Amino acid sequence: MTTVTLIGAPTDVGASVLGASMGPDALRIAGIARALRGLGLQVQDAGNLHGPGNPQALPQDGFRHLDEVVHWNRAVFDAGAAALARGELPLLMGGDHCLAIGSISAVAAHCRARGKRLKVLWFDAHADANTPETSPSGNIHGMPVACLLGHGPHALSQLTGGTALAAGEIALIGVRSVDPVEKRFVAEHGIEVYDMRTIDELGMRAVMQAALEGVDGDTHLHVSFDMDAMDPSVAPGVGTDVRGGLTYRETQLCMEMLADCGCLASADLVELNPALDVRNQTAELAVDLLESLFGKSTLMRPR
Ligand SMILES: NC(=[NH2+])NCCC[C@H](N)C(=O)O
Ligand SMILES: [Mn+2]
Ligand SMILES: [Mn+2]
Repeated sequence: MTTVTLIGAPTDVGASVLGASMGPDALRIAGIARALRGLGLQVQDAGNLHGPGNPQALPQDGFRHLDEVVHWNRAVFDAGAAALARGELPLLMGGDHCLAIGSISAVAAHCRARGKRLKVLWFDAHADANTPETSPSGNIHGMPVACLLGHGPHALSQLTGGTALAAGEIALIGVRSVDPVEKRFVAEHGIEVYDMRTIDELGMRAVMQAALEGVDGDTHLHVSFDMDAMDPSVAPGVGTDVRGGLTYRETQLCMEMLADCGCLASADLVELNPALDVRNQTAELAVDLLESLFGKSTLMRPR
């Protein structure tokens, strides 16, 4: 049986809105471990990683808090790599989305060493594909996709001594806020993007079928879920909300289709901001979605 290892990374150093640092505890209070155990999974909570606080500094050379972001990502990388090496399924509880540089770099290194195919599904309102040259904010949580593809500060884009991902290994889903130069980055790299218009036009089922094409038993599937992918009316507890997001039903369908494919091997749940939440509802929603991702279904379904 798979052991799910919960890794808390209580930091918001990659963001300018404070509060995502409280994400791991909000997920614990919403009963994340109990919910997953209820599905028959083995769950261990590895506790919280440690790292520097948020200096709330102004951008320098196009980014803010690079040293702190590198420190946190090294810790996330080490914890993720150790869990994968033990044959566990690491579930990163963020924290802001800059932490996916560490978690996905660990996954990529793990896959390279084993000759495994890798697919990352990145659920987000944003493309997170800025570089220090193009970022309007200097916030590194707007840069992880570019870093993972080898662009951006060396300490992050080469966290493990090489580029983590090839453009064909990632697909973005739920996107609706892309900065002008990010648009060019996404187009030039030929990144697979299912923006909200595509989801409106094709429907979520067709979008997920396309995103999962070629994902099979030999594929390591990583889900990086930014809570702001969802519509702020159902998920208010996020720092960079954008209207017109995924509905509750659309997101449930995604999670159920991901569970059906049976390839999930690691995940991030990031950008949950309890300081902006209403009675912990966004954390409870996250736990609800994670249950579906890990196989909860309404009926017994033939496989
Ligand atoms: N992970 C996130 N919530 N990212 C928001 C990024 C917003 C904007 N594109 C920026 O670069 O600042
Ligand atoms: Mn994001
Ligand atoms: Mn986002």
